[in-house]
Amino acid sequence: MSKKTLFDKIWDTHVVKQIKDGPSVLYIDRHFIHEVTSPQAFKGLEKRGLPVFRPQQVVATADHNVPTLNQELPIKEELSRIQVQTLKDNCAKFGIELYGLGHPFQGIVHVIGPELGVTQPGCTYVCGDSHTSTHGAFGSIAFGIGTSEVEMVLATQCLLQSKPKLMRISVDGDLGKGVTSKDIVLYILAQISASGATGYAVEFAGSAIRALTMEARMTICNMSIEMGARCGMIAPDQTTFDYVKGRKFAPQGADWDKKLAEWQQLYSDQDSVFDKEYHFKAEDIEPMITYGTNPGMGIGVTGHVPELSEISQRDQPAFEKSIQYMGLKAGEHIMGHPVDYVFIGSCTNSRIEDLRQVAAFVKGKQKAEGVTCWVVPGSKQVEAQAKEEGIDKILEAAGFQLRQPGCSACLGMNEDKIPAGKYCISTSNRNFEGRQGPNARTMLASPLMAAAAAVTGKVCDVRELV
Ligand SMILES: CC(C)[C@H](C(=O)O)[C@@H](O)C(=O)O
Ligand code: SF4
Repeated sequence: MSKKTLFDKIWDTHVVKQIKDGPSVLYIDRHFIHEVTSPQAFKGLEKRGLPVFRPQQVVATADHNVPTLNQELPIKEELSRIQVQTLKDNCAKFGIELYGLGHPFQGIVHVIGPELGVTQPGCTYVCGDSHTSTHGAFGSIAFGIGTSEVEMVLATQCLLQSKPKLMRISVDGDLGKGVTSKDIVLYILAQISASGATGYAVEFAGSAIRALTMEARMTICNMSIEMGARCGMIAPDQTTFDYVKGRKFAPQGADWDKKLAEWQQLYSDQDSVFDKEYHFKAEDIEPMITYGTNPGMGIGVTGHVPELSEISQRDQPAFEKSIQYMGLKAGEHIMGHPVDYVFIGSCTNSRIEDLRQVAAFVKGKQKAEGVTCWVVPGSKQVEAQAKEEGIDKILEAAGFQLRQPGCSACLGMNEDKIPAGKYCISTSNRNFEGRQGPNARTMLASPLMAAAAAVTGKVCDVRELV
């Protein structure tokens, strides 16, 4: 029998039809939708008089435009209000269950799928959202699609897709104290660049990846899109099965046993071939921070912004523009740089483990004066859990503000924006110009590094504080 990769195994069981010399018709198990990329798709269906083919396989939530304070009140911003209302109307019209504002399951689409047990190994997931790659942490094929494709999936539960090339990135060894999965992914990005995996489906493997919890694995797959990857994935194992078991939409009883037996076959066969492979050592990874305006522009916290001479001539103009935007100089050390805002949230790092880690770190400490600290849970369930565990009290005592769930300052589609010129250490996944607000300056880091910056008021090495 020929050797198959994890990707091949899932892909092959979902191809409905292979078009000669063209793409495949791929079956989609679950389709996530949110308010930003679904309105045009529904409009398209209406225009053609088509129903949603399998409404029970669509999961809807409102996340990008929702306020994170006073969610029970009508949304003030007109555009946001219209977006959220349109999603509500479309879901009602087309028979789709909506976890909208006020619903106990509402939250960032990539946080709620896993926590509800909708996300499972061996399945295909799409959403009109690039960070759909998050769900690949369960050993599934999950990727973002455009609005016209959202329409296609709503109408047919299928999608035309060409099979991507395959890459494996292995990280072996043990992570040091204060180094987390966010640092792993920022490190990989710094090594291979923000375009290093363009066009590939990436499987993350190796002992350092296998040692991670599910939530930590999600952080890595979440950012695989930032390397240009079509999707990211990790083979399911006992950690995965334990996480899924017992969740609301997880299989139960005999169904569970049957599924588990299938899931246990989901790994890349020994000697299966990848188009490209990378190997990294966990011991080489420091707590990371970005200095530029793409997620590949990251350095270890003890490092410095590259010198111009370290940058290829071709990339120098973009590099200079980028550090100018950030108000940094070539060769400058990043440690000690003042910070104005700390944002702990987004589909990269807003799950309960992230909040627990932050709370454990800040307990008994105080945020530095002049720093604004927002903690935005990824979902209502994370928020409820945080309150149950007293995390809210710990954060409030330290001067942090625990807000309500949503994408928030990750992209500032609601009121949560970082003012122009200000520095924000953010646990999100993108540091593009203007991402967190016009002329805001974003430095990406782990929740621990963000919390450390909050209490010291500057970029610091969290390893000295844990
Ligand atoms: C709004 C949405 C289309 C977008 C995406 O696709 O990623 C957003 O979630 C983001 O993170 O920039
Ligand atoms: S939290 Fe940020 S990255 Fe994630 S879906 Fe929302 S806007 Fe996109």
